Amino acid sequence: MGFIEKLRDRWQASDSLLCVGLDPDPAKFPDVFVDDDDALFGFCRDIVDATAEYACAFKPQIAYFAAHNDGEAALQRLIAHINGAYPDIPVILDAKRGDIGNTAEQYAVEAFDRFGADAVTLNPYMGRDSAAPFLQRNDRGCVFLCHTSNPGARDFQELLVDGAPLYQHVARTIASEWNGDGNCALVVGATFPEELKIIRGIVGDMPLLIPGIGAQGGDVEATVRNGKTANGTGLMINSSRGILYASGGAGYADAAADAAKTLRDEINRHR
Ligand SMILES: O=c1ccn([C@@H]2O[C@H](COP(=O)(O)O)[C@@H](O)[C@H]2O)c(=O)[nH]1
Repeated sequence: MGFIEKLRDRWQASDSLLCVGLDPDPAKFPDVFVDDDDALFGFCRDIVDATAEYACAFKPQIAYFAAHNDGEAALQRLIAHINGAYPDIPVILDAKRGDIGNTAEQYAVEAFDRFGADAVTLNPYMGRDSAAPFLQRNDRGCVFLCHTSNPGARDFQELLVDGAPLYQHVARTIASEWNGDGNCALVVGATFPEELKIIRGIVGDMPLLIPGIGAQGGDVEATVRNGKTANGTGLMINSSRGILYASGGAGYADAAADAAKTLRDEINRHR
């Protein structure tokens, strides 16, 4: 089963558009992990187990693992844990890859074969040949940056090209030319709800990964209103810090579950 099909099934089965972001920062871990050599894995496993029932997807961000010795091994084990314990929940590796073709081939092997992710985030800036090694893996998902959530998204992504902002060209080209195998999705920040509405109008039912809720200030109602498809799905609305660090104390897993359920329910109220 391909990524998009798995995601559609999970939207229905879980009645959730919530993507739980896994950005483990040891400086924010509860005291129970002090002096724990396996803290990255242990903390994330506990969060995954506590939030799985509320999640349509998990999104580990590779930098939070690669920054540490043995961190990539922890990421590999974490994704293996998700794939084993929750095989119906897609894993999106947030790595924002993009390079010349032969290097991109190695990044595709890294994301899909080494780490076992269902999908990976990609930077489309280097063009079609840099995306080809990922697009060819048509059972896996390619989640391209379109309009990101950070303030600097305006620097390049909104520059006018032939009368239209660059991000609109990205959306249109990926939807009409790169999505031949139906395995593409886009990243659109919740902090830009008007642009989200325009992008939804360009790409039809293509899934959108939406970071920027919670810590970055994005609005849930505007995100759902402007981003949902006709059947009330189409979105993977990510929250990382808002769930991971809902409590810094011993009850961190229960607090994460509560935060995930609360956000899942808030999203559903606006579908
Ligand atoms: O435009 C983008 C693309 C990716 N991200 C990533 O999403 C999460 C957001 O974390 P929060 O704690 O919920 O703010 C993080 O992994 C980013 O690297 C993004 O924020 N914006």
